[in-house]
Amino acid sequence: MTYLKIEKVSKQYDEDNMALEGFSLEVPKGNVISMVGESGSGKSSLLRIIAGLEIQSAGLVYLGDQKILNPNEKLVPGYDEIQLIHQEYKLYPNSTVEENIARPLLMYDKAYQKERVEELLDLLTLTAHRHKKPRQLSGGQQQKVAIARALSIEPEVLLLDEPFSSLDAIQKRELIEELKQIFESLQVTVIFVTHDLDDALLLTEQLFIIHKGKLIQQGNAEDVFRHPANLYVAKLFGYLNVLPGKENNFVRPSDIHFLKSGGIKAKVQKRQYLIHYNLLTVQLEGSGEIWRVEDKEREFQEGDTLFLDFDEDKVLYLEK
Ligand SMILES: Nc1ncnc2c1ncn2[C@@H]1O[C@H](COP(=O)(O)OP(=O)(O)OP(=O)(O)O)[C@@H](O)[C@H]1O
Repeated sequence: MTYLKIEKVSKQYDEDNMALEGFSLEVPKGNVISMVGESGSGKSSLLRIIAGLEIQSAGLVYLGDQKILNPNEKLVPGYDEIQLIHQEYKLYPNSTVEENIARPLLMYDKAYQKERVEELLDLLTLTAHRHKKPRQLSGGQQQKVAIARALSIEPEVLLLDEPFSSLDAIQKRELIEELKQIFESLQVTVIFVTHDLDDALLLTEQLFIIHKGKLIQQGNAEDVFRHPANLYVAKLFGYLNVLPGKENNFVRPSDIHFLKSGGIKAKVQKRQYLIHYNLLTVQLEGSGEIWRVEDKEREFQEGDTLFLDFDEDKVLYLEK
């Protein structure tokens, strides 16, 4: 069942700046999706329009049967059901963790407030920090408080706008993995917006790729990886090697394997030690083309001669 529906939404800030163009998207209830796109592709504008915080130039947003009204149509912009969280989560600096989480619940009765705060402290493993002020917490813990606060009024939809950008890599990975489980258990509908495909994939395999204000591809990670819609999408997954003499044909470094002899002869120019493999920069004999290949066994050194091969079905035909 379609739950959150974005119908041909456009946003034009000024004459030559089309932030979103005929953008349509449907997210079933309880789904967690990642929206990936480079800076300026329109991600934040889209989330603000979904949340009813920005006036679209055209198009409609629905949550179930309810049409989302924009600030022109609604006296108090925004909806309790749709919570937007971004990098600059503004916690109340002089309130404790539990007071911050309880803040949106002030209209509810005391017993419910208390019960809900306990639930969220537990869910986000913040109980030990309940009496601390935000400045006494790490960036990741502060972001968890912001998320707990957004979850306090049991929203239907959570919109995450690059919320982890200020965290270091380890903090980020741990927090995303923790949130993944929490979102699954709550059955909340989530749109996670990021420019970083690795972060996107940590949370969910359901990918939506946005480029220059348009949705250019959607699908599960493996499909998008194997059948990217264009060169832009393919490059989100990493470097591409051009086949000599065939400028629209590419092969990924991870799809190249080594032979004892035969195949494509190449010489190692550079070797970089990366976490899962050595990345080799090689020059192909004959064409002089520069390729990157993954040496998972960490066998080869600069100056070595290699014999490379790949399966035809791994070749990507991509227009610019
Ligand atoms: N309030 C505004 N006034 C004018 N132009 C804007 C405004 N907000 C965004 N834009 C422009 O709209 C386009 C899309 O911006 P948006 O912030 O939605 O993209 P984004 O993908 O979220 O980028 P980032 O990741 O850098 O935040 C950009 O060209 C941006 O300069």
